[in-house]
Amino acid sequence: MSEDKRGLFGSVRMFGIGKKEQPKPAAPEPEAVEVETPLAEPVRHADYDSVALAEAPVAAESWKDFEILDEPRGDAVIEAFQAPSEPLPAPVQPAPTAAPAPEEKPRLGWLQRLKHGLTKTSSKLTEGITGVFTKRKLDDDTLEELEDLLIQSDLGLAVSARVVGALKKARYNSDISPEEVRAILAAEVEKVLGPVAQPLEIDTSKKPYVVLMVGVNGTGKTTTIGKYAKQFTEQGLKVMLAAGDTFRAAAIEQLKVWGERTGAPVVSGAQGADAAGLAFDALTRAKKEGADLLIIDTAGRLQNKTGLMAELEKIIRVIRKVDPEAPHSVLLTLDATTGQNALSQVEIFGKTAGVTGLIMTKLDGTARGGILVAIAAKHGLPVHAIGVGESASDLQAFSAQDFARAIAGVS
Ligand SMILES: Nc1nc2c(ncn2[C@@H]2O[C@H](COP(=O)(O)OP(=O)(O)OP(=O)(O)O)[C@@H](O)[C@H]2O)c(=O)[nH]1
Repeated sequence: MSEDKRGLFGSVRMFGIGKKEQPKPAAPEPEAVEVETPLAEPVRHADYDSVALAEAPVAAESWKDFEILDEPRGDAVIEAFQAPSEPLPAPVQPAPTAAPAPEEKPRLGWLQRLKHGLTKTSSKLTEGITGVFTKRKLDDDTLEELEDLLIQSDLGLAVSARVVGALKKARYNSDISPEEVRAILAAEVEKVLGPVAQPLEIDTSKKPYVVLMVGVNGTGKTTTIGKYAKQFTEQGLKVMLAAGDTFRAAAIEQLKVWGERTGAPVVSGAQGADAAGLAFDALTRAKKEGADLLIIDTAGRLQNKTGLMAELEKIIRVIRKVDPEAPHSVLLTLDATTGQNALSQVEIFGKTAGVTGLIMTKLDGTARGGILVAIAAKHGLPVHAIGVGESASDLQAFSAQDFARAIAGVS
């Protein structure tokens, strides 16, 4: 059980560049596989021949030529600004009696957004703990009630038992305030999360370091790629993106917009093109152009759709034709508003694609953060980052302490 994995708190840096390679748990051994389409020629997919490689900017100077826009976006392509052909009329002065325009609400900082997002979980726990422990001793009955409450909050059996055990050891048969219970809860959750709080490290000796982004539909893969592209480009890395979500035309466009924002070339193909072939082409090109980092997007898929999961395995097999060690990281995005299903996503994507790390997105929404604690305890997979908004800067380091305190409602 994962209790063995608990220990010192991990780093909370957002990301790092170094020579250290990410641990790769449970990745299936590369097998000698039959590839369904011949791969002898580097560029062999008619769909990409004329479209993809010509579209992405290739000049080395072009990496930095774009202004980075830090704002939320939808699926629309950025439109060029058209200068008006006639002079604009003089601006109309507002009438002196006009009501002042409402002030724009200042945007909350990321920690406030995280705390706000986790309110549902923290309120349930805070209210529940107050209900159980006000004017009551810490005895078997109160401990049992507390354990039920923790399990209902998605923390999982192991963590719930651990918290109850710690409380029993420290204060059995004595008076304890709800605040003290929450403090012990935060401390125990932090111990579980500490070891998994690890930034994504890019091993720059790999040229390129290949990251494959996987996950269920709409969990934030493409957005997270855009955020990482911004961060690593700003770190001075030569980043390339591959629009491997060939299923949705909008996803291809979405990634291209992120490419424009960050200056990262995007290798894309036609909608419906073979995703494995596209990944193969992108890696071939990234190698040729000396990219430091290639991030490959994939279409969203439900973990119980075996055909789609097999397609993911195929992408991995095919890119290993170019680099037997790739992908160096396989990142699974988890939507924080999902509850228990996230556990099965980690299990099945882990088995099929050899997930090496997690990113929990949408923690600024109505999140159910307890499940991340259960996942950490059960799987011990690194949590590289959290998404707290739709903007490029809304990918934050995962801090075990901040997360644990936010869940337990400890300020
Ligand atoms: N509030 C919030 N929204 C997010 C976050 N991350 C992603 N989103 C939004 O979630 C929606 C889906 O994100 P995508 O990046 O398109 O998700 P995807 O996994 O690539 O989607 P598919 O390609 O359909 O599988 C978009 O509207 C994003 O802007 C986040 O951290 N917070």
